[in-house]
Amino acid sequence: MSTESSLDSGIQEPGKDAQLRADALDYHRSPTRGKIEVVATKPLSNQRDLSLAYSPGVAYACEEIAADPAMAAEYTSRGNLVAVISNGTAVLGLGNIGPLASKPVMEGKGCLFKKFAGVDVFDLELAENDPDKLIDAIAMLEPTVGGINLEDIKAPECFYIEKKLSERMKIPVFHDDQHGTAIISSAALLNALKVVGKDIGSVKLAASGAGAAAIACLDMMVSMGVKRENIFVTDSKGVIWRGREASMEANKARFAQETEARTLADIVRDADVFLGCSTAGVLTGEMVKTMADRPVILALANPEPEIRPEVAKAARPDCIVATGRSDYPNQVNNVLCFPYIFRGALDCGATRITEEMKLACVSAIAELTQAEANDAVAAAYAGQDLRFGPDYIIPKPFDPRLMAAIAPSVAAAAEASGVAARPITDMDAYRERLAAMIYHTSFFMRPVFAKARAKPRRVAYAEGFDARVLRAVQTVVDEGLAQPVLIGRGPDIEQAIRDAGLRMRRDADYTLVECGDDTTACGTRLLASGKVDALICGMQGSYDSHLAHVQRDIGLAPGAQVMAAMNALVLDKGTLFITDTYVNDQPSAEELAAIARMASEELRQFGLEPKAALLSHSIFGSSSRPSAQRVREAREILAREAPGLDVIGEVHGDAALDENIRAIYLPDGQPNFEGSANLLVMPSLDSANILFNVLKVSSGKGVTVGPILLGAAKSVHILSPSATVRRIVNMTALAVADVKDA
Ligand SMILES: NC(=O)C1=CN([C@@H]2O[C@H](COP(=O)(O)OP(=O)(O)OC[C@H]3O[C@@H](n4cnc5c(N)ncnc54)[C@H](OP(=O)(O)O)[C@@H]3O)[C@@H](O)[C@H]2O)C=CC1
Ligand SMILES: CC(=O)C(=O)O
Ligand SMILES: [Mg+2]
Repeated sequence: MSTESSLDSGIQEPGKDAQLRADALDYHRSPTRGKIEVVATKPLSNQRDLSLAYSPGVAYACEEIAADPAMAAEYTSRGNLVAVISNGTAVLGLGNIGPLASKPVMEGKGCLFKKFAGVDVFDLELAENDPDKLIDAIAMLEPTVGGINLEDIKAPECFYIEKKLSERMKIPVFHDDQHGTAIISSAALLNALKVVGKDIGSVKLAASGAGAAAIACLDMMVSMGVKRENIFVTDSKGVIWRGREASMEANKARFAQETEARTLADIVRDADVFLGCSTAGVLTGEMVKTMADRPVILALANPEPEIRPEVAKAARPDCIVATGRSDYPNQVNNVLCFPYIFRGALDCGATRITEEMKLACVSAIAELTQAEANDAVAAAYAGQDLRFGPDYIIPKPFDPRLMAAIAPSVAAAAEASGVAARPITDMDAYRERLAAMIYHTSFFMRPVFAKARAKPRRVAYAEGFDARVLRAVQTVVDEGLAQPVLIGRGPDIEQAIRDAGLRMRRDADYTLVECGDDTTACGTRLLASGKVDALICGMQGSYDSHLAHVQRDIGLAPGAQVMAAMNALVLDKGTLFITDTYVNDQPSAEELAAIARMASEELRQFGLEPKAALLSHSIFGSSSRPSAQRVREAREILAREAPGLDVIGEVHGDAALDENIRAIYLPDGQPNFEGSANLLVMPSLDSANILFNVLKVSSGKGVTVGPILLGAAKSVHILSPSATVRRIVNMTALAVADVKDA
């Protein structure tokens, strides 16, 4: 079967999947090719840096490691570096598509390691099918990395390869498809059985697949209490029964049953649990109908499960279904495990992954699902019912608590099982460090999206004919973020939708408002009259021309002194908000204070606690020039009028971001906060706009959001002609989140 036909085999909504395919290819191709890059973490800009980083300075680091190998964790990045290795023999459910074609998956695993747990990855796709040669090649990497994550290597070779490598290497070796899947599916099973009130010791389990994932899942489920005699397994040849001769290697033989059953339909009858780690569509609705009461179906094949949830539910409304996919409830996928088990293992210098560490992972994941959703999670998934139950037997992949829940448990279990070379001495401090790490990176837009999804509003797009706007609106429709209203000439918009190959339909998915010329004026009138709740404009023409309409038709919010613009940049070290990037030339002290207050309020939309810095060429009174005095005065106003706000000033840019630099200048009694500022209030329009654009380009890949218009009476944002589709989607979500109920 070709890759394409295997992918197509389960497609149920051709239009949607064709769009997803186009979007996925575009995601992989642009703006840069692939999904990862290597970034230097140290400055290397002058002769001195060169002599530290390279010869002669580097030799000192080499000597230290030669004298004590443990020093490699101090002087190199090895301690945070994992090799994701595949030979491409069992890539997702696509089969043996080879190492080169497996690379997008391995790069993807690298992204997840980095984004979810801050772990660096080299993805290594090796053209080698001989297990012993593969073992030799991988074992040679021990000086390079702190851990080995084997991926998509087919059974039965994978069992031998992992065993031999674990014996040979003094770093954690983990076959993700085996143990990651086993951990997460065991946690899901424990929780699902709790929901349906069944005893693990008496359930009948029918499995489809007897490869890497299935065998490891079954082994772990046996260790959790499922009785071996209650487990029935099929592979591509049918039921694994005692006496069968074909394809009966040891790992399968362990699960062979004395039985007359020969097909999946035979073993599924009366089963309480179905475990699928095989291939698309093998479980039918008819089979599900024959299962026991309240059956639990873990259909984990990727990208297309053994059965789609809607088919299973139609057959048996009382079932609990989980798949490996992110577009259904109950995503049972090893992404919930591998980033965090390695985080814990690397942080304590584990020399291998023990059974205790795996079981600690299972408990942490199972318990986290049952814990009350805290504010951060509720905000991240607003509108979704996150109460433990049939549609929530496993945490969501974007649950920001995962790392702090799993990694410390893994590290503690590593220490208890005697494999932690560098045990964690202060667990509370470790948990806090992990939590801080996670809130800096991937979770930036989630609270905003969740809020938008919970209450999608009518958002008008002044440039309803622009191809980028239309692509963004398609995503907005698909993700249920807003009810779009497109402004422009109807025939032009409809032609542009056809040209872009989009699926959205007039009146069903979007409303059209006919407008010939000044579409922003039309938009602001719609907004002022309450016919829409929010407006996005600015894709064409100057910022000021759009602002003039907003100022005339919408005006200031009650209590606001000025309008101002803010841009956000999500950088590796955290998110920075910069203001005022577009509106006020030289804000007065009162205006600066007002801008700082409005901007701080807006940061809370992102679930962030604002830490504002009023920036200047002066630091804590070092200059008496008028511009420094103006900024100092703004801080005094804030101290009087908003005493609860964390604000420092006036400060240099470096001191705003680095508390050590700040400490050098800090006079006694000067208000201060810990760590880095996340809101930079700039003294002038030029400085704000220049700083933002320079950072945006020099950081290369930072996500940017904005310009966010502050101070208007209604929710309106004026974008710039360089806005990307992604920015428009983000700004739509923010515009919806910003709508205030009358
Ligand atoms: N959700 C998740 O987190 C994960 C999901 N998976 C998914 O699990 C599946 C298997 O992966 P993996 O174990 O690594 O791959 P393997 O190649 O090691 O195993 C595949 C297994 O599926 C069996 N199989 C193939 N076709 C059928 C069929 N028609 N009926 C019954 N069994 C069949 C094979 O049988 P035979 O032994 O006879 O060849 C083999 O036992 C993939 O779809 C993968 O995407 C994997 C890891 C994680
Ligand atoms: C999720 C995963 O690792 C797989 O499907 O192979
Ligand atoms: Mg895999």
